[in-house]
Amino acid sequence: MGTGYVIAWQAMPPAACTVAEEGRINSLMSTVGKSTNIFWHECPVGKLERQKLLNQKGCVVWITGLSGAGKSTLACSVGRELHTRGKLSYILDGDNLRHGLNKDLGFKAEDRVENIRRVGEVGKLFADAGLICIASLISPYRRDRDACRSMLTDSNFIEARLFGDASYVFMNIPLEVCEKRDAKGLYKLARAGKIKGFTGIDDPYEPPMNCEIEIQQKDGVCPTPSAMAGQVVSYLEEKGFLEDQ
Ligand SMILES: Nc1ncnc2c1ncn2[C@@H]1O[C@H](COP(=O)(O)OS(=O)(=O)O)[C@@H](OP(=O)(O)O)[C@H]1O
Ligand SMILES: Nc1ncnc2c1ncn2[C@@H]1O[C@H](COP(=O)(O)OP(=O)(O)O)[C@@H](O)[C@H]1O
Repeated sequence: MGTGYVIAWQAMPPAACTVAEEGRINSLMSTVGKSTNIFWHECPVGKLERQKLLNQKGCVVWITGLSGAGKSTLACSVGRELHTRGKLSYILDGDNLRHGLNKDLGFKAEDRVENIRRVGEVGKLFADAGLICIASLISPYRRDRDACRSMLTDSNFIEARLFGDASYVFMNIPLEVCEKRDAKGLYKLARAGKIKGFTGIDDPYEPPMNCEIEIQQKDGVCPTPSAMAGQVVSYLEEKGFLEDQ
């Protein structure tokens, strides 16, 4: 109702507005970042109704870890398992998003910050749509992950951290494991100085201090992808994200 009013106001000269109407319009108007004179448009179908339709709760599962830690593998296994259970999910994979939405971003600190912010915002939209959004990015900086967490106002943000061997100081052992895997040959290039600012080599990774799920090696062996996915899906189940709404 409010928005219809605003559209009508925009179509007519301001002089046609009464003082009361103008006051009401001003109270609806905001400035967010560089966006001035903007209005929130309330839509008739809300998150709760969409969740009912889908029989699930929208949320974001955020997978963070070094390159080669197994983030994409876990995201895909979780996505498959959820699909099998009739739950709608969508994967936001860092590498994939850099082919489109984030192709204007590189790997400098400020670009990574913007990358995480954007994916956080997209994740928020997916969660609002009622989907189980699986974000899979290195997301190396704690501050950015925390910002994403607070962007999702309710408890719909689950941070899953992936690393190699829990018995080590976590930055080193995971790096070794990841570097040994070197599925894309990037560590080799980074060690040779052909890639600058590679996470874990000459760019920092700050492990989370408040993650809900931790996946780690046991006796030097990584859990299988389906065991890792099981851990995440069980958590979603426990927290009621897969329940009929
Ligand atoms: N300098 C540097 N550092 C880290 N990673 C690099 C770099 N250059 C390219 N790549 C490739 O980009 C993938 C990581 O993209 P993300 O968007 O997840 O990174 S970040 O969250 O913005 O840090 C990452 O994918 P994953 O291996 O799946 O993590 C790499 O394939
Ligand atoms: N649980 C696991 N056990 C053993 N190897 C794994 C596991 N998960 C992933 N891998 C392997 O590690 C490599 C990197 O996995 P990937 O999912 O691409 O990591 P990331 O997305 O973090 O870069 C791949 O070769 C993948 O097959």
